[in-house]
Amino acid sequence: MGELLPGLLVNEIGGMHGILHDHVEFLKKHFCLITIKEFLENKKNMSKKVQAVYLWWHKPVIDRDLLQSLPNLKVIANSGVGMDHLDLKLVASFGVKMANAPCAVSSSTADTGMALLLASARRLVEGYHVAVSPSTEYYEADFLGVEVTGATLGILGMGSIGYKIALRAKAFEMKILYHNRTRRKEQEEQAVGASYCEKIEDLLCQADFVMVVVSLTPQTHKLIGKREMELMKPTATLINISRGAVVDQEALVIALRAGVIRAAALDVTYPEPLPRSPSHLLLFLRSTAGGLSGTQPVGSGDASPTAPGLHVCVKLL
Ligand SMILES: O=CC(=O)O
Repeated sequence: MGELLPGLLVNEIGGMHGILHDHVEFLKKHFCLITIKEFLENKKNMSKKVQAVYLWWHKPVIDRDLLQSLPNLKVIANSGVGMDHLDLKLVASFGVKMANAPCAVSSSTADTGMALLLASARRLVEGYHVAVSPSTEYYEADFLGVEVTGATLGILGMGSIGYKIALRAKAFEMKILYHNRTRRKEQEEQAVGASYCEKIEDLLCQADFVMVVVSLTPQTHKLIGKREMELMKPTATLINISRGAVVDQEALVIALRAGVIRAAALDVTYPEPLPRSPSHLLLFLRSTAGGLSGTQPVGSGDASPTAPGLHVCVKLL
């Protein structure tokens, strides 16, 4: 029976990079599921069957070779919202349609943004590492953090995730500014108490927390660079929950080291995940900020636990 259904190419079923079993049950009612392994082992028989591809965590990788080997492909469905990992022009040139799931992760991403904001403000990750460190020498350190109540949050990108962040921030009694390509309706602004900044610069220089939520496009690539960080308050925290490449990472490292801004809390980096090398600049900052690795890179003179740094760096998989 499954053989008569249209073929759906998936990365794998279960496992680290495989689609969840709940999704499999649903998909099996409508498609004959073909894993990339089965496809590659039996390309000749499988290629004509595949009419759709289901992307889970950006996999399988869509390139010219794959598209050429799927003559009956009609649609590629991305299980997330961002499609920056795809060459949309290439896909369209094969007459294949693209679909994504715009609001599927809005609430969880907004929660992650707030979690990073709060963790950085209250220095939770540093405090945790100090608390579990066998060395007690940091216990005297100042872990006061900064106050969130009454602070100004600047949201860059007021789509569905940005708006959900505003809803959450309102409950924390924050003052909310936002910048977006198109201004939200007055009622929507009023519902969350958000004020529109036509210019990004106006938002950057007023915000105590800058939350980056824009999608990655050629226009937003390195949107936040040296100039933008210099516009921010020295007490401000940068939070990035969009894509790593929206923030110029080299400029960020320099800004953090020089105290141009207070801290950064990142859900996204490039590359991702970061190489597990203590010499990587972002990990260096993390080690100076909280003693995560417990060792300082040779020659570092700024090993204060209160040094501005990367307060939180997580990649949620
Ligand atoms: O990052 C998450 C998504 O693009 O859905």
